[in-house]
Amino acid sequence: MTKIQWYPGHMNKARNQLEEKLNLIDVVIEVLDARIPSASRNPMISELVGDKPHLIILNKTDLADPVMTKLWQKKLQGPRTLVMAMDAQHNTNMQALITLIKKAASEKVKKLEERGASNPIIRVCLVGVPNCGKSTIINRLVGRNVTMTGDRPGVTKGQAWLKTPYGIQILDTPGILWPKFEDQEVGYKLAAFGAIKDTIFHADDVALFVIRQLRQYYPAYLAKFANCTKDKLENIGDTDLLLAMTQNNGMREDYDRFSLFMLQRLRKGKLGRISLDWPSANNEN
Ligand SMILES: Nc1nc2c(ncn2[C@@H]2O[C@H](COP(=O)(O)OP(=O)(O)OP(=O)(O)O)[C@@H](O)[C@H]2O)c(=O)[nH]1
Repeated sequence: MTKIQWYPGHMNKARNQLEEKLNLIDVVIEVLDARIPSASRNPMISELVGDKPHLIILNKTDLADPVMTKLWQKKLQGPRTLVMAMDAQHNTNMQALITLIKKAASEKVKKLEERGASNPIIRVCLVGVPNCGKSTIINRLVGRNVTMTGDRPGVTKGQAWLKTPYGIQILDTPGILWPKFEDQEVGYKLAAFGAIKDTIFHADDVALFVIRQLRQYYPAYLAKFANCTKDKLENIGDTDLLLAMTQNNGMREDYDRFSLFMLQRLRKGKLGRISLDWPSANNEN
């Protein structure tokens, strides 16, 4: 398998900018892709957040395995960390999100009110890997499209304070990603769900990774997508299966093209509600 190496300069810059602005922020909102909550976490996030109130959003729950999402919700909850699951695309749970932001900031708000401030502004920032839904959530909170959204990594590039009607202001930051993937599996999971640009990985490598994962955890979904029986699935190797699916879909031997097609279907939830990270016994927080 080829190694996915990714080192875009603006990601590093984003991390430094965030570090600089952190003292202006009351609540750090970390957006995770609910299908890969572990792979979509930045390993430096706990360090960055320090003892600031921290809110984790498991986003894209409409596409994730609901059982896994429940387990992750429980797992990520901590003394200073609130967790909520949402589907920003379809605008669910926005009121709950506002309530939770206010709850996370309540200590600071109380202090300011004791000093005489009325309705103090709560300042938040959203962080997360590309394509996890930050702009979509920001747009929902602000109530209009203030940032570009698109199903392609790295769309958010600027930085500004955005006002909402709820007494909350948002710092729009670009997604932060690992400067370098130490763990190849993390890279493949991010590539599978669109956090890494399609042009910097080999689609067939990622498709084969996905086939292996589905074979192990979601064999029925794989059999359905491959249009074959579970028995047949057990007797065919991964590469042969990829080739057979390519041919069955009229793409002859163009398995690169088919691989991209398969990844697009996976990302849209057309293979089923699939999560590829399992909460381990270790504390992820
Ligand atoms: N199905 C589904 N799609 C979502 C959800 N949230 C966002 N999306 C879609 O995911 C894609 C990426 O969303 P963005 O809001 O642009 O993600 P981002 O994190 O701001 O991306 P960058 O700008 O690349 O950092 C868009 O096509 C959104 O419509 C969700 O909860 N469910």
